[in-house]
Amino acid sequence: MEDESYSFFSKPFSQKQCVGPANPYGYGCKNIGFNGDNGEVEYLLLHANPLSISQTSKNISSDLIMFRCAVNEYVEAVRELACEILELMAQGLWIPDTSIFSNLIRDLHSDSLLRLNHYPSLSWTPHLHHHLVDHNSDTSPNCNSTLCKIGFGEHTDPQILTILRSNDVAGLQISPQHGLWVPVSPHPCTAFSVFVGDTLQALTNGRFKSVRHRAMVNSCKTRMSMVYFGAPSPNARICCPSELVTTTTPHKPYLYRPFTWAEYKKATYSRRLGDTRLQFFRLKSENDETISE
Ligand SMILES: O=C(O)CCC(=O)C(=O)O
Ligand SMILES: [Fe+2]
Repeated sequence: MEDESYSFFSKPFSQKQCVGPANPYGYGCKNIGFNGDNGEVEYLLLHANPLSISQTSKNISSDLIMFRCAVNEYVEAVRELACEILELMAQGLWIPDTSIFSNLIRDLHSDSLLRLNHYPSLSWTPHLHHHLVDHNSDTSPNCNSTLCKIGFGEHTDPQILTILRSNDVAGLQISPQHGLWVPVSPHPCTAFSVFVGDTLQALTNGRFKSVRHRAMVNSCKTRMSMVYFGAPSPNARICCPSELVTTTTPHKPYLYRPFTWAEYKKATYSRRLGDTRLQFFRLKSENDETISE
């Protein structure tokens, strides 16, 4: 999959553009979403459904079958990994039906995605870089792993679970608390990064939190990430299992109103990348007037 991604991104811009604009699927350069967000990134966004992959891949690779097989096999493998993790999470929450979350992404109509992100090094493509300087980060002249521009701005992933793999170039950062950014070291041979998405936060009644993250551009090395977003089907009803709610002490009320994935996705697409959308689905309780996610 990684080889196929590299060969796609190394094509001339005009050829890549034939697979764009990402609307929302296809090739995108700098623009992320429809509301003015941008970064130093080019990407290929694919629906994880095999039929949709074969449609999009017609324009992607000269060796169409290789590309399609690589995507299908990769998606299948990371979906299984995501399901296993979700089943362990349900088990950890003492939910008797341990496949309650994984069934949502195993659904035939699951809206899961695969996103291939390519962050060209700053030295490589000077014409690509003329905006969004992050003043909080290291801007020292030392080229060695200097991260000084935003590749993918801060956000939480809206889906259920994200499985991310990158090459050996640093850039991913998470924000466990406001204003604090912690680098996530890449371990391409052994490790995937796993993110809880907003929908899983709602499904677990806030027990698992979707963490804010962003990707910085490395000044001298090209970075690539392959990101699987496990999502439910559009009509799936997102509501936490009753086991996670108690009306007696300790009082754990429902935190979010039920919603469908289609509804949440619409809310996501209509807002900026960095917006906190889950707060609009939160139920108010008497002792909870000021709400923050
Ligand atoms: O490329 C990365 O490391 C992060 C990308 C990301 O957060 C995303 O595609 O949602
Ligand atoms: Fe993300």
